[in-house]
Amino acid sequence: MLGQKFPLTRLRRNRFDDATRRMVAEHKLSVDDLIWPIFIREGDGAPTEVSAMPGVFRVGLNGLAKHVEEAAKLNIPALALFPATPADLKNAEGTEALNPENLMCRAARFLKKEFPQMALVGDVALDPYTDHGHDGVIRDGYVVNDESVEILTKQALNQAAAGIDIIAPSDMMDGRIAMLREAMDGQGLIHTRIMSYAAKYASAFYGPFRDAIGSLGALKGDKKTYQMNPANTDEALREVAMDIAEGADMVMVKPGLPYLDIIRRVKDEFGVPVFAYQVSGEYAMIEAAARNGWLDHDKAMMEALLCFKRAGCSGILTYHAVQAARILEEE
Ligand SMILES: NCc1[nH]cc(CCC(=O)O)c1CC(=O)O
Ligand SMILES: [Mg+2]
Repeated sequence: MLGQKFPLTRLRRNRFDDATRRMVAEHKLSVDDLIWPIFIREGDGAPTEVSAMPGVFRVGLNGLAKHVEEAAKLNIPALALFPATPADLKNAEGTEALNPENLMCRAARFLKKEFPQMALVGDVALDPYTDHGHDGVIRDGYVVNDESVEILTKQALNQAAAGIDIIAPSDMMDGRIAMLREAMDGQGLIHTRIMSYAAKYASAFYGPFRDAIGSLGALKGDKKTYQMNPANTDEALREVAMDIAEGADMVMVKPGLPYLDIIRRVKDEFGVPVFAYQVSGEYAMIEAAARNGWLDHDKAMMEALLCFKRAGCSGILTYHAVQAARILEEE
């Protein structure tokens, strides 16, 4: 008889209706999970759209209040700031990074005044400021570690002084978290948090971002001597362990979706707040497919973000933050 063999347990029962599906859902995306990266530009011109990131703009200080207003209203907790530096301010040493009046610092001071409840994340790396597009300084054809860390530490102090709440070193030099923490504490900046880009891979998915900040044409070579090999996972745990030991408050894995296994391993191993950066190329893929009518934009976007939660993320840096927050508010 069919009856006896038939399953007593039917997992489909818990999927029967929406109420039950909601009751048994293991993970949930909320607006608290969203960090919105924004691009800022010099001048009072109109916002310029990033060509491989439709819907993403570089915005001048004059347009910043309007640009950020909705994100603040939607209660997005944090913004990550990225400057598009004019070519004439770039040089081999990236000295503009240390200018207290640079675009990033002016934007931070302005945003802190206009939106005091919003946390500001400052990317620490020299690539927006170097004419060669690398994250550190080059000596004899090599991006040197220790000298770069000294400059990056000054860059971080410069950002913190301008009101950046969360310093996010994305340079992948060794030992930078320890030096940064010590330098900030030495200046009494004990509350300034560090979100370390701990496991950052040398990825093709950063292409549109480099266009956005104007380092695409500039970049000479690749970043494989400091960013991680996509083939590696044990190495990511060593990177994260080092950064936690050196004083990182939160760690990040980057890129996002192709690296969910890394997020899960880091979360299981360390139990610290882990963030993912759903990077420019991931945004571009969803937008391109949706604009071709090949994907349902909102469904694909919300599913991808939920999957970061399932993998163990405390939050996600995503260019879709505002669009996702709108949908979450309606739900
Ligand atoms: N160090 C700079 C930096 N910070 C964030 C990104 C990429 C973000 C994105 O692609 O959205 C990069 C690019 C890079 O390392 O070349
Ligand atoms: Mg490291």
